[in-house]
Amino acid sequence: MSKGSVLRVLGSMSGTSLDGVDAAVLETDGERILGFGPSDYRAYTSTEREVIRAAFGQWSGPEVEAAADVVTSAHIDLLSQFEDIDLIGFHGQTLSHDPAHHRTLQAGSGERLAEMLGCPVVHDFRSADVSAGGQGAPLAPFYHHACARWMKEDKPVAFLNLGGIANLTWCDPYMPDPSQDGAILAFDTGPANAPLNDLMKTRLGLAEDQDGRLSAAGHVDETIVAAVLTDPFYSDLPPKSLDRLDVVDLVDRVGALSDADAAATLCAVIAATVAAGVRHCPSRPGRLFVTGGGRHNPVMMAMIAARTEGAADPVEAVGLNGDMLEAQAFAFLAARVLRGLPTSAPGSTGVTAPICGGFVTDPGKLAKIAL
Ligand SMILES: Nc1ncnc2c1ncn2[C@@H]1O[C@H](COP(=O)(O)OP(=O)(O)OP(=O)(O)O)[C@@H](O)[C@H]1O
Ligand SMILES: CC(=O)N[C@H]1[C@@H]2OC[C@@H](O2)[C@@H](O)[C@@H]1O[C@H](C)C(=O)O
Repeated sequence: MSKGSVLRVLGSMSGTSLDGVDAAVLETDGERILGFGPSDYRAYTSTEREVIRAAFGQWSGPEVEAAADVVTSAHIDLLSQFEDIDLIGFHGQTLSHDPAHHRTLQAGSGERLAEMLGCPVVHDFRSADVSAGGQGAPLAPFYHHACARWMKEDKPVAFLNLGGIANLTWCDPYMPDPSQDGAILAFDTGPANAPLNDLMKTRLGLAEDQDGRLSAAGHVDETIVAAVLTDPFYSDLPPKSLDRLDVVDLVDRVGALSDADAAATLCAVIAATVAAGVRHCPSRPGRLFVTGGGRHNPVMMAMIAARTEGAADPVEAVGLNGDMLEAQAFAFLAARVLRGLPTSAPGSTGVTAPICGGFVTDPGKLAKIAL
């Protein structure tokens, strides 16, 4: 792909909260956002969800293979609905993440997708970064930087993703290249919805604390919040990233509390760890734009605003789609991979030098998009 060519890229993301697959079209040259296209979502069935969940924390074997099949099939279902696509960016589903041992596993077959959909697919975005000593996550920050430039922000801003895990990107839109030193600082701040969903599931058999209704009725146990914050992860300087399994024990920390108090306390833990993350930023971000499902939880949003002593606005406030931002991010990164541009840098994953991650599987169509 030559500099300046605009592609219609379909990005897809299957996130840690295991609700389903998001897919969105982005028009991009890998440096700029040039247009937004259609998007769609396919929920996992409860059976599919359990097959994937059974493989969490594993690296190989029959459960991993079964999970990969479910992930690939769900993506084929969803992605085959889109038309006029030049390229697909396929994140897959993270099953295990252990950057300290240079390994991370995103289940799903980019090769099968390319073959079934007859379209070039970029996949396995994280392995090259962890092999080179990076955290392999978060990877959306380069797209957050492009969003800040698209928004024509003139001061550093921050993006907070409240998915299963929370990640924060501080970025300076004045610097044109996201891989430049000082353009970005990004890292996982700690838990987001994952422990709250686990609490709702084990205590009440529900998928989530819808609209924060249970949390709103509870009281925060500040002793527990303070105790969680003593975990060195929160004071450690970035870069840092988390595995889904790193936050499961938080449900035990609130085990003695009533349902409502436990939910409220978990929301406060999320907000306090986000606030600890904001304190790691090079400068106080002018604005904090929130993406991911947690922005729909008014209790979580209010606690974040209170504990960061600032405003936390959903990204919709600036015309972005907070349900599809991660899918768009992997569309953006796929275009960067085709151009050989970096997808991570010391400021985003701690990798020693900017690196282009991701593999391209081409069923014979790439020649058509002016490489
Ligand atoms: N109306 C709502 N009220 C409360 N919580 C909500 C609401 N809508 C979504 N959520 C929360 O958001 C979660 C989904 O968020 P999202 O889709 O951003 O996660 P993900 O992409 O799977 O995660 P990650 O970014 O960690 O990979 C749900 O599991 C739920 O906990
Ligand atoms: C290893 C992995 O899949 N990490 C996810 C997870 O979900 C949120 C947070 O933890 C983030 O680090 C990352 O996802 C987003 C899309 C990212 O890479 O930017």
